[in-house]
Amino acid sequence: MSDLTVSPIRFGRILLTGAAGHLGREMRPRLKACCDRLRLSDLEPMAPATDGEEVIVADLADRAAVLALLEGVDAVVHLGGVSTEQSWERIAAANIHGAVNLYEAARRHGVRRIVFASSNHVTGFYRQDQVISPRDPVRPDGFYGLSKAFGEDLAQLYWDRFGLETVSVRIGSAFAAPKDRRMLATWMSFDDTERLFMAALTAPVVGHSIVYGLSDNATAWWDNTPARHLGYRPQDSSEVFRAEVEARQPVLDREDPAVIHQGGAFVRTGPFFEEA
Ligand SMILES: NC(=O)c1ccc[n+]([C@@H]2O[C@H](COP(=O)([O-])OP(=O)(O)OC[C@H]3O[C@@H](n4cnc5c(N)ncnc54)[C@H](O)[C@@H]3O)[C@@H](O)[C@H]2O)c1
Ligand SMILES: O=C(O)[C@H]1O[C@@H](O)[C@H](O)[C@@H](O)[C@@H]1O
Repeated sequence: MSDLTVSPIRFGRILLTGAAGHLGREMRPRLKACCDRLRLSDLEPMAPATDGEEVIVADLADRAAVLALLEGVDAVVHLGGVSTEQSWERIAAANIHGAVNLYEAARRHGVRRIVFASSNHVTGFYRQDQVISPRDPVRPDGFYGLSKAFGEDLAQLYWDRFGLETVSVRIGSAFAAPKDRRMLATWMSFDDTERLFMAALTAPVVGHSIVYGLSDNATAWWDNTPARHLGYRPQDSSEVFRAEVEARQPVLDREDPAVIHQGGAFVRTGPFFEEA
């Protein structure tokens, strides 16, 4: 765990959605260290609440449940939702209707700020020989990326109309280690993820800011200059994994759309629909 967990900055109640998920389980103890009460929510069961925690099972698609979930919350780290290319119906329920339910409940309860787990798949159809910034137009690589682009537009609407602040974090690949050559560029360590979430929660003025979530990797496709005001300074780099990753994947098929585009295999996955 990084030094940031002993930051003197403290919150009242933070809501962490997607708490049963891969990143939610990693972030749970780290967020716990910076707030008085941490409310954890997911569709799936979570580890029982410890001191200072509240655990609430809720479906983001259930408007009434989400309205109750946001009561008494100061800030949200919104990780909940479908996190891969799945059927349009599943994506729409969690990432479209669920996002609207979350933002509307947050507005009604006077929540100040949301850190939204967006995704690099919002711009997955840019090529790997392009360096882009959060100001470039979106180019989603599937329904999943499209749903995250919707989430970002929703955040912009709730900032413009209601003054509810959001930092949309277009997370690259937040895993313990990069799994393939692509992730040498997209990887973000868990410690850097914590640093970025803390920067997003504590920067004094954010409006609706968009930032890419990556470590200080030698190879990078994303220029975060427009998000410098957040003060995020990654400390880790995928470079330490390069030799091992390249040895595991020595040959790349440069005709493969997944090798050409930033979104990797997502650019040729789906579209999926539920059977009638
Ligand atoms: N891990 C990454 O590299 C990465 C990269 C880009 C974006 N993200 C985003 O970050 C977030 C967390 O990612 P993760 O890797 O932990 O994904 P994950 O799939 O492990 O976790 C997502 C959680 O959301 C929950 N969820 C799904 N539908 C729900 C619903 N209708 N109501 C309530 N909860 C629901 C799931 O049960 C799951 O526990 C996701 O929003 C994902 O899109 C992650
Ligand atoms: O692009 C990536 O590596 C990651 O993108 C995220 O949006 C997905 O949730 C995750 O499953 C992918 O591994």
